[in-house]
Amino acid sequence: MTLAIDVHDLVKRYGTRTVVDRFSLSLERGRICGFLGPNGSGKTTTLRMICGLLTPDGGGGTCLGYDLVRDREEIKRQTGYMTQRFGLYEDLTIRENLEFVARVYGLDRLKDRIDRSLERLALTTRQGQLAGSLSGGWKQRLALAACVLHEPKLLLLDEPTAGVDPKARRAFWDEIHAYAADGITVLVSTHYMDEAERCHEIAYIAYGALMARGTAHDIIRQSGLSAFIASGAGADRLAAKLREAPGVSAAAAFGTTLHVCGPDRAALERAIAPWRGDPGIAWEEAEPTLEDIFIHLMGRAQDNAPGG
Ligand SMILES: Nc1ncnc2c1ncn2[C@@H]1O[C@H](COP(=O)(O)OP(=O)(O)OP(=O)(O)O)[C@@H](O)[C@H]1O
Repeated sequence: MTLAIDVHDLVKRYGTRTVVDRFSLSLERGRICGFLGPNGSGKTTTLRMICGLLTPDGGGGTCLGYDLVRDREEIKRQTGYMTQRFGLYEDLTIRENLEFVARVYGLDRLKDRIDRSLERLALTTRQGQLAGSLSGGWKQRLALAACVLHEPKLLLLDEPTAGVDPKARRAFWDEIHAYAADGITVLVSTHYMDEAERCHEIAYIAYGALMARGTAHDIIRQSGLSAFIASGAGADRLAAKLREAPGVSAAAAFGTTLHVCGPDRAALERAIAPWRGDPGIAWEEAEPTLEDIFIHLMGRAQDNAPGG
């Protein structure tokens, strides 16, 4: 079995609203897949269907070789799911939280598992500290320690580093890579582009539908977007004007430079033409960034959405 996740045409409806719309994903074992998409696009709902917590209204497939609907209990046993909100007890210590989780799941080798998990996530020296007194980064490490106690083969992490500082996020991602190197598969939702770039591959979803899939390099190459960077006096101040111009899907200032992109190179060149002759501004063609592409896809999905 090389595919850890192999799901096809998953559908989830709430009332008359389809929040996940024929979503398919295959992911090989030991890979880290970043799951990106705007707020409310269906990432959490999809993660919950994959780990057997929610029953799809359509479609199906396998997770760790088990049938998504028929074998939900086995899938749950072998999957670690880290929810968006810190779900541990703030008035228990780190160790007590892990003991509690281990008992709830009826795990054996309790002391051994907890010691190993504490050590692996560098929590040993803090084990007596109350969870409520931890900083955001350490809380997330504790949450990760709790969700790997039962030695899962698949980790589903829902925005695990939201609001965490860059150093702690980097350390958290080093752990994710260490788990993947041990053969654990990771599907992780995030809104951070630097994290998307740390994934082996990416799946981008909008309005419940998969819009882009592949490595960051593939997604950039296949995007069909053109981009230009302008630098020089006042270049950054052109963003507001260019954003409204036909052919421009995104224009944003980065420091003193301006980054502009669009799906049609000729239309984009027409949009920037009025400022190309300005001797104080230098223009150069650039590769679109992942963020450019996701903003473009979001706009396209909005245009196609019901009532969009
Ligand atoms: N139990 C529910 N009942 C009704 N609607 C729901 C329910 N759960 C989720 N939704 C709706 O489904 C849509 C998808 O939500 P979901 O939480 O899966 O998105 P998301 O991509 O994880 O968002 P975010 O990035 O903000 O976490 C949203 O519009 C949400 O309001």
